[in-house]
Amino acid sequence: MTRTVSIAQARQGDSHTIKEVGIPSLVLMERAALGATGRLLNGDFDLTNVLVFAGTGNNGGDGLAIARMLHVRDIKVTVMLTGSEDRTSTETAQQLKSLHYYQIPVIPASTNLAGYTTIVDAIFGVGLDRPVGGKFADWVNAINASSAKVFSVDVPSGLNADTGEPQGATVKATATSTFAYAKNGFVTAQGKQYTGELFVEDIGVYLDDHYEG
Ligand SMILES: NC(=O)C1=CN([C@@H]2O[C@H](COP(=O)(O)OP(=O)(O)OC[C@H]3O[C@@H](n4cnc5c(N)ncnc54)[C@H](O)[C@@H]3O)[C@@H](O)[C@H]2O)[C@@H](O)CC1
Ligand SMILES: [K+]
Repeated sequence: MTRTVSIAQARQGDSHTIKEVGIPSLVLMERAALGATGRLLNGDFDLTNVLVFAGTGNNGGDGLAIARMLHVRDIKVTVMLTGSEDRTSTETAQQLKSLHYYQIPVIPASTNLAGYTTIVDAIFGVGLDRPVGGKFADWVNAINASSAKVFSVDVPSGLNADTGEPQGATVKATATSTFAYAKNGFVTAQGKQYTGELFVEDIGVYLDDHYEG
């Protein structure tokens, strides 16, 4: 059976790998994005006109890296960002720099999603800490109402990854690429309705890798 972990364990695994093993955060992000991009390229997604809907935290950073990886394969990709560019996490700011190098369009988040064939949901991952409301709920509802297929990054935005319960408006994905381990909330009957098909990407984070010298 697939091993599942809590949000706290997922965060501890990332932090241990970065701080103690010494793999930089951006390397983990690159691996995460490579894994997810592979699923998009090899899955049943129409990649004619892709939208990456990105938050300002590291889940958004994963989404931006996916946008770059699609762009270099000549796939048309647009990024919508939920906040201002100068209020992003350190890693996400670095991803934005790379997007600007490639002149990938970055526009403010909106509910006008007409014309996109696939939407990559990179708004919230395991950092979700309150119910999704206000303009975020409007965006999530627009994503769910769109005719595009939806691919979630790490966690369908709005889903409580511990319990599998929606926290306010929650993205319903066709497929989700989650990183390192599946989360406890993904194997409940309710959680499965939000993740869609679930892929687990090996990003080089391993719990229980403490070796006695
Ligand atoms: N270096 C790492 O630690 C790695 C992190 N990764 C990615 O990073 C994610 C976690 O990143 P973060 O910790 O930055 O968290 P997230 O990117 O999940 O979200 C955090 C941001 O969302 C805001 N927020 C939370 N709930 C909200 C709500 N209901 N309404 C409005 N804003 C809300 C928080 O204030 C914070 O600004 C993972 O899910 C994964 O996708 C991966 O890149 C793998 C490595
Ligand atoms: K997400």
